[in-house]
Amino acid sequence: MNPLPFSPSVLDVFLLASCLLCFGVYRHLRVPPHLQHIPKVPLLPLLFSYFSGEVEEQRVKRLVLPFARRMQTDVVLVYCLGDWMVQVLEAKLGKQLLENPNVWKQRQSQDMLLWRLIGNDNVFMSNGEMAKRHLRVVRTAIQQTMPVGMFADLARTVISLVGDGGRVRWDDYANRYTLDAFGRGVVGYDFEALTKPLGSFVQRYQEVMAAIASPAYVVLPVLERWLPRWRVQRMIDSFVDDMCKIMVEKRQNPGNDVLTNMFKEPDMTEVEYRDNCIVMFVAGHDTTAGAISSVVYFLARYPQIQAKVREEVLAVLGDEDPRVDHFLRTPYLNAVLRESMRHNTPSNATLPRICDTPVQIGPYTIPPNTPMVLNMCAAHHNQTVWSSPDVFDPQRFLDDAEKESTPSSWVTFGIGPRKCLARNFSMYEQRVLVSMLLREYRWTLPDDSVHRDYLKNGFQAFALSLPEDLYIDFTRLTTGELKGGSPDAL
Ligand code: HEM
Repeated sequence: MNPLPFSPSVLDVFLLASCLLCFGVYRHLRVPPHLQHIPKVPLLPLLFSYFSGEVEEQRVKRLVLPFARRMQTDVVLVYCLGDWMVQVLEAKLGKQLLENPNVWKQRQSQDMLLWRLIGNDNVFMSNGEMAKRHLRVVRTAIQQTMPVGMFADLARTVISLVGDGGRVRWDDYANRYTLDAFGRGVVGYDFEALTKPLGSFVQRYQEVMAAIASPAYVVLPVLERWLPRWRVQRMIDSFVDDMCKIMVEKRQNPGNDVLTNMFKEPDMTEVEYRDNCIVMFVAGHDTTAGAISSVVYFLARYPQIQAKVREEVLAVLGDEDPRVDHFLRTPYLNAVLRESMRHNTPSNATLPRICDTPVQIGPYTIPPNTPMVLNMCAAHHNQTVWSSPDVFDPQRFLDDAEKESTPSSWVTFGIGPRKCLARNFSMYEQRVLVSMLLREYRWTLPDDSVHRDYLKNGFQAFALSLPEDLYIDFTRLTTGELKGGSPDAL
């Protein structure tokens, strides 16, 4: 007997299911009433951007900043990572957010595979007392390790690979240099990424990151629950196992690296050591590789700037091995690196912050439990702060007029107590390689480069700006050029 007073047809069931689905999607995507006072970046173009795989930096320049300019605001609401999130687009307001002692890092759902890879028991994800303990151990260990000599060794290997010059896929070299720098400097292990590019650890890491970065899963992390990607999860677990094996080896063979220094602290568990190694890998490798790719690109694109920075490097370093004190006397090189990381900000946004009381950011009161981030890419391209932000101009860090505002407006490494604790490590990694390249080569972009008009980044799991398919033509300097001739006039 039919318990219903009518017999639903297949069409009825389909319509009902569609209505329920539409209602569910509407409820998920609509702006919650308590956030409606904050200007909202229109949803449809955002969704279109996410599903088409547009990179964060392009989305910021094409959608977020123009919208903010129209609304005359530096605080906007953006649908991101499956949630409505407050994005702060200016450094001073970012300071208000990130230096507020009541604000902490939002715990991330382990649904999203990137967070599963990184784990929770580390300096990056923790808060309160646990964060203080991790910060103390990791910061001290990094500060005790400034392997400028090792960076120079690796730079020499890069130079031997580039040889007498020719066309090189530079983003690949930058990746392999930073992998080896992380391996030897942080976990004291030689991945041999430069000399043996098909080494299993390196390949596995790249495969893991590529697999994690599927646009649909980045936009809707809840898909991991509905359509779990078992294969990717197994790849992550096997990568984490490899990291554990490296740690076991390191315990038996201590060296001069961050992990050995961390082991001096008896205060951590094995899981905490492991998660800290992985987080340093994820936080430090791609970001620095992206920065190194970008600076070489900008110097290729602007030969006069390349010539000027080479002149400074030759005058200060001569043919000596790079040392920390050399770089106290290279203001133009430092400005070039800063400008490059402003223009193509390696890490576009901070981890979301949250608070259980209302937070004031500029004119807006943000209700409790709302995720909030500083969008560093937007802060670096904000016209209210930077003159001609789309122009590559290292001089802005040296000229008095703009220099006034640059220290606090340049937020590549974040702001406040949770600012990047390895920023010096990364800066020396970049300075050493770039200065040694400048002493050996001049370089240009190929005429048919896909980056001819602007630097194109690849799609990433977490708002990173990493140039892709970046080919560069290197030419070895002649003795005359090294003695002060003008290579770029050739
Ligand atoms: C150009 C290179 C780098 C950039 C642009 C960068 C950027 C950042 C930013 C913006 C933050 C703050 C995130 C937030 O507030 O949510 C951060 C934190 C962090 N970075 Fe870096 N980073 C770089 C290199 C490195 C390197 C080489 C390492 C490790 C070897 C590293 C390890 C960390 C760690 C552990 C944190 C967490 C600090 C904390 O939570 O207190 N970073 N980084």
